[in-house]
Amino acid sequence: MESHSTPLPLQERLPQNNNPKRAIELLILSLLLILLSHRLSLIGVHGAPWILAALCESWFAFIWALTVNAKWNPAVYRTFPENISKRFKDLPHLDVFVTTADASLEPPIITVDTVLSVLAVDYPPERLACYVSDDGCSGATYRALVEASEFARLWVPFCKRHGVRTRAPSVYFSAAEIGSDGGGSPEFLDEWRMMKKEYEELRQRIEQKINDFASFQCEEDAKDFSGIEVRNHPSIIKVIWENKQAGPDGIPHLIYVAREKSAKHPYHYKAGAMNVLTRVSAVMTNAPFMLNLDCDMFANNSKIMLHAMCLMLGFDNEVQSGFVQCPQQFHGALKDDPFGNQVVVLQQYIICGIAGIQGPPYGGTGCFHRRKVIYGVSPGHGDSEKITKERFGHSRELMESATQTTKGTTKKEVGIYDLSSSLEAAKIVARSDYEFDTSWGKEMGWLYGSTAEDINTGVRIHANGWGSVRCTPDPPGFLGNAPVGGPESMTQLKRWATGLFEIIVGHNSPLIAVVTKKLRLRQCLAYMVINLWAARSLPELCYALLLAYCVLSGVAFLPKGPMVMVPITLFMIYNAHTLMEYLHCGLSPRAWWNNQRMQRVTSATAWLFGLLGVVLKLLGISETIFEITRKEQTSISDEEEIDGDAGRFTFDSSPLFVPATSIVLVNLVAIGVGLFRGGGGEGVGLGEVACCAWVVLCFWAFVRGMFGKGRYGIPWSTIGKAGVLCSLFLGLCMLG
Ligand SMILES: O=c1ccn([C@@H]2O[C@H](COP(=O)(O)OP(=O)(O)O[C@H]3O[C@H](CO)[C@@H](O)[C@H](O)[C@H]3O)[C@@H](O)[C@H]2O)c(=O)[nH]1
Ligand SMILES: [Mn+2]
Repeated sequence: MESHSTPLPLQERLPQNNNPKRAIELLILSLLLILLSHRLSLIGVHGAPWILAALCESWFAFIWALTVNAKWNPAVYRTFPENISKRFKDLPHLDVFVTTADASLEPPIITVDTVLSVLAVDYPPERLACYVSDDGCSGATYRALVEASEFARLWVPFCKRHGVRTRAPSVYFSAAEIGSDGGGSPEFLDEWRMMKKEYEELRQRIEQKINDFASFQCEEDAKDFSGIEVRNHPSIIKVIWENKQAGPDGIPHLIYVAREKSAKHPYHYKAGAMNVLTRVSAVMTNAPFMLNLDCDMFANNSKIMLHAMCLMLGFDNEVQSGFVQCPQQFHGALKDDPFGNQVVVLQQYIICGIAGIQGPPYGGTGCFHRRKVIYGVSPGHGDSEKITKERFGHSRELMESATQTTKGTTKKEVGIYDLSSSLEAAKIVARSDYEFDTSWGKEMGWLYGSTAEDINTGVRIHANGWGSVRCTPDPPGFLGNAPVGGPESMTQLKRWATGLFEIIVGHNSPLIAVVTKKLRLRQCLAYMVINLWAARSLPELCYALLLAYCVLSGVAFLPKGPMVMVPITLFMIYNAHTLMEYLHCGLSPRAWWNNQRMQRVTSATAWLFGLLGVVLKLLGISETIFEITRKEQTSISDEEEIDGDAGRFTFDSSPLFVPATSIVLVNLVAIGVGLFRGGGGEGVGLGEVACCAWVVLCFWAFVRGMFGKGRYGIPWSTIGKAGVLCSLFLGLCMLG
């Protein structure tokens, strides 16, 4: 395929100088160790509270050491998409998978926008196919996609003709400037108005479909969807649009997949959906590369597929890019990240740092995979002898296509398929019992057993010896939705914490893979930074309570004499350092503060319950489940925009909020008692009281919540439970 003797570069690793950062991070580590050794030396004097403090501080030092390792040598790549067509006459085929699961939490118009943005990217249309998996098996979603495919016939040529940048129509038409992309000639403006009108009509039709199911029932496809039970139905696979046209003017295939569900077989949430999509696409188009998108993650850079291919094809050895991950970035996100879930700094420093070891973790959406990597092939191996019924299941078509994949030959190079002829084979591999007694979900495909199937699957790929690469073009490749609101954010963070911790205690643990497989040691340690989120909740909770305990029972918590400068310096340097990180990423001091306090809140709510979830699973008491995040069409609802409270923390009656409320109550009492005593007491000074005040400041959202109304208020039942816990704790302090 290569047509140049001295190949033009497709990618280049940019040198990074982060020595000053390394120095500060090591300094923080040293201060932690000094504090720790001081504690240990005085345990004899101060007894139990200092033993507990030393345990917590050892843990903090351990986590910080892991963090330093993860951030040590960041990797940033530049890509040269303009060179790719000069080097390769034919670009490889790419199958895109979009997953949706619930038409009410994930309104069809969101999925439609994502699909339209994919159909319109700058990539040869005859080499692209878009599969939508619908775990909600919703007629409304299906009909919306049918409507969308008709709109695509106008939209795709419009985007390509005018070089439109954002090809998700809702975003494009909500942009302030008319014609900012197309030059603004009168002809363009006419066309723009026409497109906008067509899109408004599409929106209306889609909204009607949701609200008015009856009108939809008389349509031809109605019989497939009427009376469907979401968890119990045969598979419905429909070729919504088949591209029969060679050349640049076609529109990519669009296929709808609602896999079979039955009460007898677990369906494994998104991981299950991805495995079905992998198999269905294998028997239909069998592209050697696939891209995975959540339904709310639209293509924001029309050349993103080319950027990713630069990283897939641009290394001397393919082992370096088993998968290519675009970072999660968000559209229309709230100012200053009030819920601390926009993860900009985490991406910039931790993930980018891990990218310099074995490669970034697989983070779910926005990731390109080599198909053979998903099939469990190790780098440098064809492994076609491993394509057996025992591993892949009984479909002959699937095994044939997998043989081609591992040998590196694509089914049909020209790219014109007869999709309908493969529908029967597709329905078979989408059956709910297809995976029974096969390797799907165990050694192959998306792995089961964790609600963070993405990280889990990524660990397995790294353990097989593959590397991965981060793809960070400007503008960003994909943008999605960050959840807004206390319960919504905490539900998502709880699922992640649960899923990440499940991985450590599961069969596919990085701790095992580092010994038995090809996972690198530093990569394993880097995984621990995120996989241990749930476990980090306990020491933090313990520390916050210990502080209050010391104040209440008049025991010293901070070192005395000149040694007190150690924790003070540590506190100042740590906060200044993290603040600098936020400023460097172009974020405000407010965003820094929001993230600092939200980390404490997350730890005492989502991470703690994540830990609990895994413990209950290990004890066999309950299974962990995947709770879907609600997606807003625009992140700020009108009502909130009016009262200006969009970033204010909201609550519900979930037990998630009890521990954090208790922490606030306990520390408020401690501050009261401490001030009343004038900081006096035996060992306690104003320093300890100031520490309690810092805790309360971090949990200020909860202090406000105690006085808030409606969803801004903590429910009385939660305050009551927290009050009981707080009294028990106070009783304990009196005993002590
Ligand atoms: O039974 C299910 C449940 C979920 N999904 C899809 O999975 C995706 C992610 O779900 P969402 O509720 O949006 O979770 P997020 O926390 O926003 O997702 C992140 O975290 C997940 C793992 O916890 C990954 O699967 C995602 O790719 C990653 O973006 C969505 O497209 C869902 O439609 C399914 O297809 N089937
Ligand atoms: Mn999401």
